Amino acid sequence: MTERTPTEAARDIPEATVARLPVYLRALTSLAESGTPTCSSEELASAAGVNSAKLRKDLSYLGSYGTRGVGYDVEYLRYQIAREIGVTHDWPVVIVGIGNLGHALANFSGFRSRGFRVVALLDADPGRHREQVAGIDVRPFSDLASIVEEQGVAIGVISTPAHAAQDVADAMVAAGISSILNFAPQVLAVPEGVDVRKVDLSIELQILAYHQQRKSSSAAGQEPVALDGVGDAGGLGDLDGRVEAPA
Ligand SMILES: NC(=O)c1ccc[n+]([C@@H]2O[C@H](COP(=O)([O-])OP(=O)(O)OC[C@H]3O[C@@H](n4cnc5c(N)ncnc54)[C@H](O)[C@@H]3O)[C@@H](O)[C@H]2O)c1
Repeated sequence: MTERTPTEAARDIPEATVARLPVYLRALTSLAESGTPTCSSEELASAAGVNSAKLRKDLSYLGSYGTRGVGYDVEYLRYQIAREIGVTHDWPVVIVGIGNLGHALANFSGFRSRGFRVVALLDADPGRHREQVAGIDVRPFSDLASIVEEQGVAIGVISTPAHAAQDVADAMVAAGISSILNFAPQVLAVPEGVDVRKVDLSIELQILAYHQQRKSSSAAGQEPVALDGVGDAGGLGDLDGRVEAPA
C-alpha cells in the first residue's frame, strides 16, 4: 500500500469527508480506550454514526482499506487520521471576545486533548483585563499581532458580538492568522487562502425545527410546510442524522 503524505492527500479529499474525519477519530479513540485492537468497517461506521459504504469511501482517500477478514487496526487508523487532520501537531489558538461564550470556550478541556493549545484570550473591554480564565490572563485586543508573531498562532476563534466580528477577522488576517473559527452570527469577508468555519447553534436548532415540523406534518397527514430563513449555512442534516459540512 502506498501512503500519501498529508499534504498530498489534503489536495483532493472532499470537504464532507474532511468534516467526518474528526468523528471517526473520536470513535477510534473510544475503541482504543476500551482496548479494542481491530474493528470492522461496520463497527466503526456504527460507532461514528455513518453508513459503512460512506466510511470505506472516506477512508480510501487516506489510502486506508483495512485487511479482509480482520478490518482496521484501531491504533494505526487513529494515527493516520490524526496525522491527516493535523492533530498530531500542537496548534496555538487565540480566542477573541471573552464574554459568556469566550469563557466557556477557554474553559473547554477538549481543545487541549485534541492538540489545540489556547495561548491567549483577548478582549477589547479594559474591564476584562484584570480577569484570568482557565489560568490564562485576558489581554487587550491590541496585543493580537505581537502574540500571533511570538506564538506562531495559526487559528483564531471569534466570540465577539456580530458587529465586531469583521474588524476582528481583518485584524487576525493582517496579523497572519489564516484559519478562523467564527461563532458570531456574521458572514465574514476574508482574502483567498484564509479558511473560515462558522458555528451557529441557532441555525442547527432551526434545521432540527424544520425536520421536526416535517415529522409532525407527515404524522398528521399534511403536506410539510417550508420554513423561511432556514438555508444551508454551513451545517446540513445528513440522512443518517449527523450534522456535517456541505460537500
Ligand atoms: N455560535 C453559537 O452557537 C453561539 C452561541 C452563543 C453565542 N454566540 C455568539 O457569540 C458571540 C459572543 O456571545 P456572548 O454571549 O459571549 O457575548 P458577550 O457580550 O458576553 O461577550 C462578547 C465579548 O466580546 C468583547 N468584544 C466586543 N467587541 C470586541 C472587539 N472589537 N474586539 C475584542 N473583543 C470585543 C466584549 O468586550 C465581550 O467581552 C455573539 O456574537 C453571539 O451571538 C454564538
